[in-house]
Amino acid sequence: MASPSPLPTWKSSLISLALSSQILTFGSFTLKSHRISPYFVNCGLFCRAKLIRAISTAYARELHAYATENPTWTFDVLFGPAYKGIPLCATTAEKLATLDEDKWGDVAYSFNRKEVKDHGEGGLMVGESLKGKRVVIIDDVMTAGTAIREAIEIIKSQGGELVGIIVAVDRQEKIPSASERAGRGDDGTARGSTIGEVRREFGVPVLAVLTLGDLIEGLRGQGRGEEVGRMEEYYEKYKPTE
Ligand SMILES: O=P(O)(O)OC[C@H]1O[C@H](OP(=O)(O)OP(=O)(O)O)[C@H](O)[C@@H]1O
Ligand SMILES: O=C(O)c1cc(=O)[nH]c(=O)[nH]1
Repeated sequence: MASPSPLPTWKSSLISLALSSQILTFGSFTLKSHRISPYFVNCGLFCRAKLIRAISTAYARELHAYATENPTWTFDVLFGPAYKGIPLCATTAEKLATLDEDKWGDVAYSFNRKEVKDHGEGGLMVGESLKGKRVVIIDDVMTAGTAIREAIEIIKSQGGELVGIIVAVDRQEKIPSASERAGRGDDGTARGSTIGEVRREFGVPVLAVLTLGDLIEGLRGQGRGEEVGRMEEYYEKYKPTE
């Protein structure tokens, strides 16, 4: 993979934090898409005060920067799909208010349950209603885009309008082929990226705090040549055409 421009210090620091807390790990992992990956990003482990502060600050900064560059773009609700999106939407909403209270002080958050609750207040959703609201999805990782598509369906079913997506890591993989979806593995054909496809299909910005390219660059800077080699091999197998 070609080296992107030099990594900003805040990205190198975030990658170091992810490594030291085993959020970024190496081995053999079966993904939601059934692809077998030599690396894994477990955002469930941003579970200490300084870690959740670091990642929520990074999401908030990216959203704020995009909104500043695109002044007509704004949103009402951060929607965090269950499960890993749940702490992310709550903590990032708080960081947005800290960054600019006038602009973001009324941003709300919301998340779904994986199983519909049948007592008490009942239902699928927790937090702000999505009806008639401009909604940004905040999630951990995008690989084949299945989780994001499920989240988009929930927003639609709740009467919300999707206006953007942000993830912590874009794994820069190609969209799954029909044979992969049918459980027969990748057919090796050239295809576009998941993130590009989602952007095109839904016509919204798709932001990522870090990409696979950033992870590789950060690891290279730390002399982790062996891991970089395995990640590049995996990238060659699933790299998108664009
Ligand atoms: O782009 P995709 O190929 O869909 O894969 C990525 C998603 O899959 C996992 O979520 P999962 O649905 O397992 O939920 P979790 O938050 O409960 O771990 C992971 O946390 C990502 O959100
Ligand atoms: O594709 C996935 O399922 C996936 C990849 C990854 O790096 N982290 C994660 O939580 N899920």
